[in-house]
Amino acid sequence: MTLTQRAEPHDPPESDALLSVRELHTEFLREQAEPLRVVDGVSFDVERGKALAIVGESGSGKSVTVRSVLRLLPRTARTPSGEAWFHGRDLLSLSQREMRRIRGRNIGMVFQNAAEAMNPTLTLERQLTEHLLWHGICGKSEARERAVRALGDVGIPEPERRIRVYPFQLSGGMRQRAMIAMAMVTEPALLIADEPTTAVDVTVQRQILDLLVGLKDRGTGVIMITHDLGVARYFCDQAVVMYAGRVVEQAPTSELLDTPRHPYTKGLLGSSVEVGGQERPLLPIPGSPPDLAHRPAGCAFHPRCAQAESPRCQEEQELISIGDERAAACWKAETGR
Ligand SMILES: Nc1ncnc2c1ncn2[C@@H]1O[C@H](COP(=O)(O)OP(=O)(O)OP(=O)(O)O)[C@@H](O)[C@H]1O
Repeated sequence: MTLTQRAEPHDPPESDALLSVRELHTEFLREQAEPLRVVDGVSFDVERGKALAIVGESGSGKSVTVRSVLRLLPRTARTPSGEAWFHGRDLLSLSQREMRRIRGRNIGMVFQNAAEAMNPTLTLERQLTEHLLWHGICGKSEARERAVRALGDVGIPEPERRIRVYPFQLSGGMRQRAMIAMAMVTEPALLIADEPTTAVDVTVQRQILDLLVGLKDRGTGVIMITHDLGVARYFCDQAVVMYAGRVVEQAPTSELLDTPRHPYTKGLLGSSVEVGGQERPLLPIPGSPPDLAHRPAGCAFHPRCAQAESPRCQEEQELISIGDERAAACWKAETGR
């Protein structure tokens, strides 16, 4: 038995979710110091045909969470622990070889910057067709047809002609569309999008979101990392809020944005243009997120929280269920105080 195998066989959770992440922990190794835990017990589900938003300030662990599920972490990271069930298999227990077969084929990826996903030295045709051929999805002539169709589906005009260009010959918005086409050409069941609309202007943003809505309608499940609560409201059905590597609140997006329960979520909304509107002054959350190497005891948000009470908030705060669909990691959340 290798160290990565588990002593006990483990079964998928009783859920018909497309992806079920349970108790995900990720640590980075450091020289002459304890490993740094940056994702700490994160759990969530993604349903077919639904989108989940992951929101939170910079450094809260959003990207490391999805990269842990994708097993795309730098060498300095330990193999994540926990479970991530997808099509009956725990992604965290698969080899990198098996993951390479799943990434790009069954799970599509879209990043903020197309440069991260596309090879600047290859035409769109080469990139899209080789992607299909590598995954053994079809033969060469069908691959070209599918590639042209995928470019047309994401709204790239004259796809027959544009397929011959290099990524740098496209505008930012078109390049972002081409990256989505590449993510979707294999018709993956799950799409993971990390700030997919941050680098494009508002008009293109709306077009890209409408494109993603079309994918959801066809049954694709989506995880979207976003700083933009307006994007979350428009596109995502469910949301999780992360702070210092943990989920502090989860709820259907509209409920989370209309009636936030965790003081941190309230702070995020208060500092957001989308929720504050033009008339209300924006109220940034005082202070800054904690240094994870010196995580405050108990609720990591308590040093910044106007409602914190000692000693209760210095104790660990579990996620407390509020009704059937919501949970928040604050003892005050149940009452909505
Ligand atoms: N390669 C790494 N080595 C050590 N620490 C890392 C590494 N990558 C990320 N981290 C740390 O992990 C924590 C979470 O980072 P992550 O990128 O997931 O945050 P994020 O919420 O996605 O932020 P942003 O919105 O800015 O992308 C941060 O404290 C970050 O410094």
